[in-house]
Amino acid sequence: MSSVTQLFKNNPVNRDRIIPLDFTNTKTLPDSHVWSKPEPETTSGPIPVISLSNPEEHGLLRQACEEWGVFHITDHGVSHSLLHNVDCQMKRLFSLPMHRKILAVRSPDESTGYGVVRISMFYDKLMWSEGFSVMGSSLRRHATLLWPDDHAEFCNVMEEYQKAMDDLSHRLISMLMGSLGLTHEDLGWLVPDKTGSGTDSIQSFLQLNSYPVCPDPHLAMGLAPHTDSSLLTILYQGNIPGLEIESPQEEGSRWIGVEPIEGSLVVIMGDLSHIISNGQFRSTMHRAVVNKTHHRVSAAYFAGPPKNLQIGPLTSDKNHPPIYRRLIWEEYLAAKATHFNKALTLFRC
Ligand SMILES: C=C1C[C@]23C[C@H]1CC[C@H]2[C@@]12CCC[C@@](C)(C(=O)O1)[C@H]2[C@@H]3C(=O)O
Ligand SMILES: O=C(O)CCC(=O)C(=O)O
Ligand SMILES: [Fe+2]
Repeated sequence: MSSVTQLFKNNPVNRDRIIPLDFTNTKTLPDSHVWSKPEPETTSGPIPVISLSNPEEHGLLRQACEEWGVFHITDHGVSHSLLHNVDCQMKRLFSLPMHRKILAVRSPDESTGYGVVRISMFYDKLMWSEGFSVMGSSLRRHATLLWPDDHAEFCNVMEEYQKAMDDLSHRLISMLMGSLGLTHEDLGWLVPDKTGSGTDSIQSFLQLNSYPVCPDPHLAMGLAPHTDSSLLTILYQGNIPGLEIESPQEEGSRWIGVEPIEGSLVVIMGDLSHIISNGQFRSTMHRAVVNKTHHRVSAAYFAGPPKNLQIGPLTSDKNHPPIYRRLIWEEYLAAKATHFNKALTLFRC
C-alpha cells in the first residue's frame, strides 16, 4: 500500500467535506463560501524561469529554490500536444453534470476519485473548487463510473501524463540534489528499477483541480494557503492565472501571482525538500484564487520518496548541524493530517 493510500486510511476525511457545491447552479456566493481576505492586492513578481535544455541554467536552480521555492521550467521535454490533451480531458471531466461526477466520488478513507481537497477540513469556510485524484489502477475504475462506454481516452491521456511526470520528476530531483553537492551514489534510490514499480522508486500522486467561474471572486477562495507535503510538485496551470505564492520578502503580508507562461510548467518545492536541504530550500506557501469569467483547471503531480525510505537533512557541514530529524514520508503525511501547516516544526531537532 502506498504512503498516500495509508494516509487516507488512517486519517479519513469527514463525509461532509468530500462532495463540493454544484457550482453551475449557484449564481450568488453562499455564506458557506465567503472568505474575508484582508490582505493587500496581489502583485506580480519576477518568478525565476529556467530552461532545462541549457545546462548553464542549472546553476540557477539552487538559487531559485533558496530564494523562491517556486519557478517555471521551459524546454522540459513534455510535448505540447500531451499538455493540450490533459487540459481537454480535465475540462471534459469537470464539465460533466454533478449527478455523474458524484458516481466517482471518493470514500472518506480513499485517496482517489472525485471530491473536495483534503485540506478543506482545516478551514471553516468551503473552497470554490473541486478535484479528481488519480493514483495507480483506481484510475480505470473511477473513469468507468464517469463514462461507462467512453473512458479509454481519458485513461490513456492521464497514464501518459503520469509517465511523463515520473521521468521529469526524476530528472528534477537529481538536478536539485546535485545542486546541493550530492553525488550519484547519494541519489541511488532515485533510479527507478526496470519494472518501474520497485519499492526503491519515487511515489507519486496526481491531483486534477477545477475552479469554476465564480460570481464573487474577491470573496471566494479557490484553494486555501498551504505548503505541499511532497519532495516537489510539478504544476500544469494552462493559461488562466490563479496561482499565488506568499512573498518571500514579505511573508504573511503579500501574495505574488505566478503568471502562466505558454508551454511552461511550474515547480513548487515541497516540505521534504526543505528538510533534505536542511532548511536551505523554501517550501513556499501558496494558494489559488478564482475569477468571474474563465473556468480554470490545473494538474498537480506530487513526487515523494520511496515507501519506508528514511530521509533527513543531507549535510556533512559541521557548522550547520541538521535542524530536522529523520523521517519517512508516511510519518510526515500523518503529522500534516493532524497539524496541517505546523507539521514541519514538529520535526525540528
Ligand atoms: C501526496 C499528497 C499531497 C497532499 C497530501 C497527499 C495526498 C493529498 C494531496 C493534496 C492534493 C491537493 C492539495 C493538497 C494540499 C491537499 O489537500 O491534498 C495536497 C496534499 C499536501 O501537499 O499536503
Ligand atoms: O491550482 C493551482 O494553481 C494550485 C494547486 C495546488 O497548489 C495543489 O494542488 O497543491
Ligand atoms: Fe499546492
